[in-house]
Amino acid sequence: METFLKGKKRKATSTPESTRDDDNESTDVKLAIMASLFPDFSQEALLDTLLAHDGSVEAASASLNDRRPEVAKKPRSSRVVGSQTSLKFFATGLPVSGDGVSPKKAKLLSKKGTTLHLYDPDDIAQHTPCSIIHNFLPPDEAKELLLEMLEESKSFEKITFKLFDNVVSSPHTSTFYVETEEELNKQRYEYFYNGARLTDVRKITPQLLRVKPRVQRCVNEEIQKRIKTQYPDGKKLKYQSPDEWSPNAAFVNCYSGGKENVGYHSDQLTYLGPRAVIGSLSLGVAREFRVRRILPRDVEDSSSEDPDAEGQIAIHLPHNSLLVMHAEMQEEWKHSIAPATAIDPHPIAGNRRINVTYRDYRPSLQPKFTPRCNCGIPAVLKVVQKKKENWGKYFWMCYGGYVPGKENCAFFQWAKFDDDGNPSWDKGRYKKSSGKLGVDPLLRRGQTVDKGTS
Ligand SMILES: O=C(O)CCC(=O)C(=O)O
Ligand SMILES: [Fe+2]
Repeated sequence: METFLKGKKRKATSTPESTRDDDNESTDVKLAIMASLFPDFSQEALLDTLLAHDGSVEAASASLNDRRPEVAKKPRSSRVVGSQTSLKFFATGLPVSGDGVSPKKAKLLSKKGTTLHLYDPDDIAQHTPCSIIHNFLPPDEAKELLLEMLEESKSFEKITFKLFDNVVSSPHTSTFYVETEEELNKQRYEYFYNGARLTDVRKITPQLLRVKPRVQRCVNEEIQKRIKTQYPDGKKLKYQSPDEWSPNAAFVNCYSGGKENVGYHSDQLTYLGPRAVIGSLSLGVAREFRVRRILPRDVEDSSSEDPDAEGQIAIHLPHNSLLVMHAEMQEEWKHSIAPATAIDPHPIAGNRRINVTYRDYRPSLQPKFTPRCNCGIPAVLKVVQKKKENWGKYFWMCYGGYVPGKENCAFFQWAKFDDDGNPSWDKGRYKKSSGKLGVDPLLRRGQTVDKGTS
């Protein structure tokens, strides 16, 4: 959702965030601009060119315009079916991370410049921040949802936004669904995404609603499984909500043909809160979902600037698969849907892929409660991802610079959450002393999984 609903503002001023903010997104955002300007080029070719021009989008664009035929001929590494014979090549015998947050049992490291292809649900759960359930819905239910979304997607649009001085558009189409009339009005008139209101918000459809309880039940089970098997001491992560995951919105993406894609990004946490979980259902053409860890670095150390420093992991998303993006995903990893040179047409969807992301919007993070910047619009919630200094700290900042014709202001404010991810203004729940009393939030959680209808 947010590659094209997010990005890095210009770093022109001496605003607090320009000194404190992590600087990690510039390469991704530049890549996103490049991908939008040069949809025919592979991500690899675009990255090569950017690096060769010291990160200057302008110089890289000029060079690509000159060299278009030559660079476009370079083979793309992204295929629907990745070629990899063995996982041994990636085995390191070392844990991926020593931070105690990401899967502690992971023993594979995708190496710089390589793509590790994973298909098996156990491998995916162990080596990525996701879990996957194949053949998730009864086939008829999947088909009906697909048919409904294919019809809906005829009127989906590309999201247009401003980055630097360019107005660019997302390389796929999407729209947003909520459940009630009240939510619809709030989304239309109160919520902001990258400093602008969404132009297309719709009432949830019958099939999206029908599938929801099944997604809810499964995601909650997966969360519990993950906590028990992957997190330190079998406890939920700090800032992760102890409440049942209860989706109340669905963001739906449509990728028409292999060229449509979404660049590397993390989803916006503004309305989902810290350590958000997302249930992502794939229908139609199978595509490659890529993830890569964001490596924190010292301020003075530029050696890990390369966004591909640890390589990437490709998870294959066939028709009717549910991918759960777990609580560590948005803060510590980035994800993308890679362009594909060849796709296997789906008998119903043809060359199209539909992706439904069910999301749990938190009532306490409605824009009427969150800080506003000096532009008068709700600020965006972000986390320091790359700089070791302040790593993992949340902050609010202005996103005005993403609205065509508008500059962003210097607004910056550290965000305060308790250990359960409740914002400081949520007086009923926010616990100042949380974490010090040794109360295990899981004990309060109990069996919260949906008893559901299906
Ligand atoms: O299409 C997908 O599977 C991912 C979409 C996505 O990343 C998003 O909507 O934020
Ligand atoms: Fe996303």
